Amino acid sequence: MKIHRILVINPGSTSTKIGVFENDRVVFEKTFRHSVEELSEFHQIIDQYDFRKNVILEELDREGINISKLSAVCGRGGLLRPIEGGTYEVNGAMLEDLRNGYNGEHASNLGGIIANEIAKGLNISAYIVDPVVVDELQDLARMSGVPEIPRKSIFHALNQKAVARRAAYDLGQRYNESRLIVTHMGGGITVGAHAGGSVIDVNNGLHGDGPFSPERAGTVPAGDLVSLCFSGQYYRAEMMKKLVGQGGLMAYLDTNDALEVERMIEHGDKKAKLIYEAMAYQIAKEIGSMSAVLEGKVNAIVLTGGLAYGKNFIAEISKRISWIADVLVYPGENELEALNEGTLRVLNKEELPKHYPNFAE
Ligand SMILES: Nc1ncnc2c1ncn2[C@@H]1O[C@H](COP(=O)(O)OP(=O)(O)O)[C@@H](O)[C@H]1O
Ligand SMILES: CCCC(=O)OP(=O)(O)O
Repeated sequence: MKIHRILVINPGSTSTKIGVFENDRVVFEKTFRHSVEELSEFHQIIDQYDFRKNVILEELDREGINISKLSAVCGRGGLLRPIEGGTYEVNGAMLEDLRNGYNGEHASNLGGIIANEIAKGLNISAYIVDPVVVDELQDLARMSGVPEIPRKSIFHALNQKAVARRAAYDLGQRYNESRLIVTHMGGGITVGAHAGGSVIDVNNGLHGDGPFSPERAGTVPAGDLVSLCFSGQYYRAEMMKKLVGQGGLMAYLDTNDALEVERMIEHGDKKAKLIYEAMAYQIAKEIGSMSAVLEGKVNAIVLTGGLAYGKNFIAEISKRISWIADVLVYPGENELEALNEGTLRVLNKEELPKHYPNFAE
């Protein structure tokens, strides 16, 4: 059997995760955590390109991993135009939308760009899999109440899909026949209603709605937000930072690190306790609302992402939602494996790569 060696790259808001796989076997994996200070020197996320790329290449070099033997490079896909799930070959139209941040700024925009740059030098193909703009919303979910502002599907599609498949398997079901509420809790937090293999409703975890997160504001009172925007106190970019990057735990406690917050609580910090509990409370509320979307027919509630390592945090959420359905916890994420599997399906010719359309044509 032919051995495919694949480098996968997953830039998140607080970390860059990489893996090297030989077929489905991981041969190297590493997570780089980026502190707020480290990233604060970059004005825009696209400016982090050289920094994140060099961190990856230097680590591979240090580990003696010969990249000339790679068969393909795959990056987490970013804020493109809404598209269906699957594996896409990186092309010019996609690179342009990633560089311009068609749907906004997020670290995942760097995934396809860095993958392409490394692949180009080796004359191999670059891919992205299940980008954050995968859109399977039912039409009902698109209405916001303001016609010019439809609700959008921007979420942890890659991990939500991967973990949902795993949960369905553990429940003895097929993903395409299951009804799950999947909650990814990382730098951003998204809660998706999965029905019959589609994510029919989900909060826009970047600059839309839902619970506040380690670094995002989530839903905020709309009228007060408008007033603040027009108060003359802030530029547009400053307001966006309040929602993405400097919102949530960052705004209240000056850190996006939940472990740090747990240490503050252990040392008796009452404000830290209130804010951490409020984040769990908002997540539970969102899960409750997705149970209504699924009309109460829920096979399981699935909790995943970095915050799912926090046992007290999980308990705080579970006490409010465990009456809905069983709660399954899969801490961390399966994103590297999911990126690898999507690439392998194409390299093994089990699937054709999808083509990102040139919308300008
Ligand atoms: N063992 C742990 N217990 C509690 N929180 C954790 C743990 N490990 C990581 N986290 C928190 O998870 C968050 C990051 O989650 P992650 O899914 O890695 O984020 P992203 O991929 O969005 O950068 C951070 O707030 C981090 O402090
Ligand atoms: C843009 C939705 C995905 C997301 O929020 O990812 P991170 O938690 O890695 O920032």
